[in-house]
Amino acid sequence: MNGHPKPHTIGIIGPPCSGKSTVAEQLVRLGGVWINADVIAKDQLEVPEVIDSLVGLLGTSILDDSGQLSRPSIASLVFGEDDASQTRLKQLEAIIHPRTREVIDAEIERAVDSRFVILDVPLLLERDWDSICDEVWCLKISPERHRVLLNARGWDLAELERREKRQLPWAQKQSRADWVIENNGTKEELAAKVLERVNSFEQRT
Ligand SMILES: CC(C)(COP(=O)(O)OP(=O)(O)OC[C@H]1O[C@@H](n2cnc3c(N)ncnc32)[C@H](O)[C@@H]1O)[C@@H](O)C(=O)NCCC(=O)NCCS
Ligand SMILES: Nc1ncnc2c1ncn2[C@@H]1O[C@H](COP(=O)(O)OP(=O)(O)OP(=O)(O)O)[C@@H](O)[C@H]1O
Repeated sequence: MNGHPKPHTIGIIGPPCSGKSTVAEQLVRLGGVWINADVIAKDQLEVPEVIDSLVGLLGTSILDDSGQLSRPSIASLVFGEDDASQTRLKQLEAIIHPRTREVIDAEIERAVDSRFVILDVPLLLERDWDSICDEVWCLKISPERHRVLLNARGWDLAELERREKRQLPWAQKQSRADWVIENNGTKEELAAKVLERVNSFEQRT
């Protein structure tokens, strides 16, 4: 510690393609360190013992031609309403989440001198990782706008719904958030909202 106050830790949640990264990028410009759980979880899928454990649980169908794990193949086995899919998802999470949490804790330690730590963690509330946040921001986007951004990203709406059924309902997440950020305007309007919020809590602390 160089005498700086502990970084302000902000949890960011929101549907895929709702603007989380756009908000995180702005906080980085304002002096934050961005910790992206999806990226960290993806890295775990390249660890040999994780590959061996998951093949042991889910079978060799999850390997691609190069012997690496195929994320679409894993997704097809774990994101379903049936009991078998839900059991497989729990088995996958039991392997990935502890490793992801370990990396996140180490990255938070390394960010001790930054102004903000941004925890971009889709399952922040489902895993009670909000307990390590000073505040939680939740992106909210209109269905029409969301469809535009998802289509631009080539996201399959049915696949999105399959995944969201394995998460808390958005109304519940929004009610647990300290700030719900409506992202239906321009990127500049989103940036202005974030800057105003940062200035307001900087004055408070
Ligand atoms: C199943 C996997 C291989 C699919 O990989 P893929 O590249 O298609 O998706 P990606 O990891 O980018 O996740 C995209 C979105 O899917 C949703 N999602 C991912 N994992 C989960 C989960 N366990 N439960 C509910 N939703 C999930 C989130 O909204 C996430 O932002 C991957 O999602 C995975 O390993 N999930 C288990 C680890 C996990 O829970 N990660 C979430 C970060 S905390
Ligand atoms: N207000 C906005 N106006 C125009 N484009 C936007 C706006 N907000 C976000 N976008 C664009 O929409 C896409 C999705 O935004 P972003 O990557 O921030 O979402 P995300 O929630 O981080 O997505 P994911 O969860 O998939 O990483 C990006 O191309 C981004 O530039």
